[in-house]
Amino acid sequence: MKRQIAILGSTGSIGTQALQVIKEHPDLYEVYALTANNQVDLLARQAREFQPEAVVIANEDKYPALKEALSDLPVKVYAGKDALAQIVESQPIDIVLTAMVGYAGLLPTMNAIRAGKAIALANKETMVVAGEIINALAQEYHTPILPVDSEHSAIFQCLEVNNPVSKVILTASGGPFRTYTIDQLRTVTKAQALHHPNWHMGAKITIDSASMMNKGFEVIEAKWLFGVRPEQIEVVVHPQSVIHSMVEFEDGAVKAQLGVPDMRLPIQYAFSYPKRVSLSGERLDFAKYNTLTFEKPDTERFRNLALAYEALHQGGNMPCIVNAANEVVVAAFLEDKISFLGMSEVIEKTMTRVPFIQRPRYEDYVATDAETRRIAAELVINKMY
Ligand SMILES: NC(=O)C1=CN([C@@H]2O[C@H](COP(=O)(O)OP(=O)(O)OC[C@H]3O[C@@H](n4cnc5c(N)ncnc54)[C@H](OP(=O)(O)O)[C@@H]3O)[C@@H](O)[C@H]2O)C=CC1
Ligand SMILES: CC(=O)[C@@H](O)[C@H](O)COP(=O)(O)O
Ligand SMILES: [Mn+2]
Repeated sequence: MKRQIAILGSTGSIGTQALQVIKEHPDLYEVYALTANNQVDLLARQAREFQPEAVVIANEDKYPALKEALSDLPVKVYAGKDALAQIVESQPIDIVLTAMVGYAGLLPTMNAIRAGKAIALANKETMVVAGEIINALAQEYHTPILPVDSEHSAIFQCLEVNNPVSKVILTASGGPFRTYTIDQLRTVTKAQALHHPNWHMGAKITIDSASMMNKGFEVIEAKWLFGVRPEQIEVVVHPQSVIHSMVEFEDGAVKAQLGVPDMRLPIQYAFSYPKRVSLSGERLDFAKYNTLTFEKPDTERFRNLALAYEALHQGGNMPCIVNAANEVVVAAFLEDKISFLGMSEVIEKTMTRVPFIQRPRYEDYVATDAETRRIAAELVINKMY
């Protein structure tokens, strides 16, 4: 039987690579549903090629254009956030790939788990915001959460059934500004920040990589995915992005997963788990990647990494606050409304202004997200950084 896959965010970097994986294995996988936010033309082209049962466009204003573009196909066309959150519940779906960006991924992921779907989790913000709820739901509904994020996939691939890890070691490229001084960081532009040294990704995660908030989020994601304590999560800067991450066991043995930087592998592994299947493309040539180097991360130049660790230690709704503030400042940075270093200042200030909740329920996360966005936007507008 072919695995039926729903891709939330099929028009993005992860979504399009997932479709390449599916195209390479038509005997194993079939697209059941595709969703996007705004990109009608690309979504329509994808629907024409992969013939899903349904497509959903989150932005309702785009519905007429999408409906018209697909009028000659039998595909069902829906629009709006509610439709997107509901489509994942469709009975035939086996796997939901959460490849949409940001907090918007939380509700559909919760619904998919409640409907018993396996989650191929790319949307790390879901785990950052509400990892405790996601884990509790996954346990209650017996659904696997399969990591797609390259570091977490690497760790997942290194785990041993009968041996607990003593430490997980997340590798970080260090981003385009790894060697910059604080003075240089004051004036970097979005064009520079959007130029990741090793990966071609969506704009939001690329800025997060440049500010190292991406690594901070991955630390929090690791806590929830692997049940490790903060002191068991280490970050090491590895500029080549060849070692995707490592685990250390109780006897000191360290296992690593290596490969050329190519997200199709972790995406495919989440689809094919526990099996491995063939994948086209470049293989790791040690003569080409002949120098692998490692450095300690610098949390003074990259404040966001320290802020994420702080949120991890505080727990409660603090990671949700950091995530929402980060979404606001990254959007502002991409519109040239805040400086690179200003982003961390706004996040730090927001962390002290939004009421802290030790044991949040889902409704608390919704309220925290909204309140944080209001406060962070105000700080940006009033240039309080
Ligand atoms: N790219 C990568 O290599 C990696 C990404 N990730 C994570 O995967 C997720 C996706 O990243 P990436 O593919 O780079 O992002 P992109 O920006 O490239 O794509 C985002 C996708 O989500 C859709 N989308 C955006 N906002 C909304 C919304 N509010 N509601 C519904 N759909 C929305 C977009 O639709 P439209 O195109 O129509 O705007 C698009 O399909 C992120 O959480 C990221 O952190 C993790 C590891 C690696
Ligand atoms: C491909 C992937 O998983 C990204 O999260 C990547 O790791 C970003 O690179 P940084 O290490 O620069 O954050
Ligand atoms: Mn990653």
